[in-house]
Amino acid sequence: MAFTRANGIVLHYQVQGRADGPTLVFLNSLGSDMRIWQEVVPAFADRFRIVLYDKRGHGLSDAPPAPYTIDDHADDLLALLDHLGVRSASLIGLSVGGMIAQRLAVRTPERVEALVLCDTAAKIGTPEMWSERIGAVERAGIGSIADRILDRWFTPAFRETRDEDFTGWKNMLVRTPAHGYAGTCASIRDADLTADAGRITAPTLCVVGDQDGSTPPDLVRTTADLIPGARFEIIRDAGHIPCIEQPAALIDLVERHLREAGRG
Ligand SMILES: O=C(O)CC1=CCC(=O)O1
Repeated sequence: MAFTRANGIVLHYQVQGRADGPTLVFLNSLGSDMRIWQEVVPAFADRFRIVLYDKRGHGLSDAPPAPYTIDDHADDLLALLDHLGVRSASLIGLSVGGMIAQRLAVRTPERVEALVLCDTAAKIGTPEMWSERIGAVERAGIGSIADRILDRWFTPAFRETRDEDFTGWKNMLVRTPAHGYAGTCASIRDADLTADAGRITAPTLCVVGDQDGSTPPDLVRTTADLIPGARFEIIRDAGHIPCIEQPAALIDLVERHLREAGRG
């Protein structure tokens, strides 16, 4: 566990794994922090230098006043990579984390070796939907909409058979600072990376849970179709967060992708 100041805010990060290996960075989704990757990271720690971090507004990182932009998030990650002396890395981004990764891949292609875009798209939802969500969080807190969010995060089977895990991850969501959450909603609302997608040069894998209610398979496939050479895969029995629900299936796909991209 470590902290650094980047772009005027404190970011929480962790470096683990093989110090002289290629770097693999994990980026989280809206309402989640680095803990969501805990079942996935050990599979890569013997070969990669792993970087995990909490994006602004989440986890132990600072939550400056809303709103944020995707470029704010991308600037934070670039500053963290500079701080760590990482010239280039492979990025695994979930949902808004995948949007940040897409943006970085276009802004600084020389720093992105390979991309894994999990349950994400070039554009997620509509401005109206995000403004409505921001309003609800500002009025009544994340708890007021948590059940609807969790319905999209996890399959019914997960909820029914893993009650303690479900409750723990719900705690993570509702304990996210409201303005950090709302600020990140604004960054998603205001981002349309459709024009960027065709300019991504990093080898890209797009992957999605078959029951993802936030970024359904058809939406993710549409983004994959825009990215030159991108591969598209569906993980069975998973919602929006396969790294929690089906970590082994995600690990297999990521390992294969990094190997084929010459990074594993
Ligand atoms: O909270 C959701 O609905 C899922 C989600 C959309 C963007 C993101 O990062 O998470």
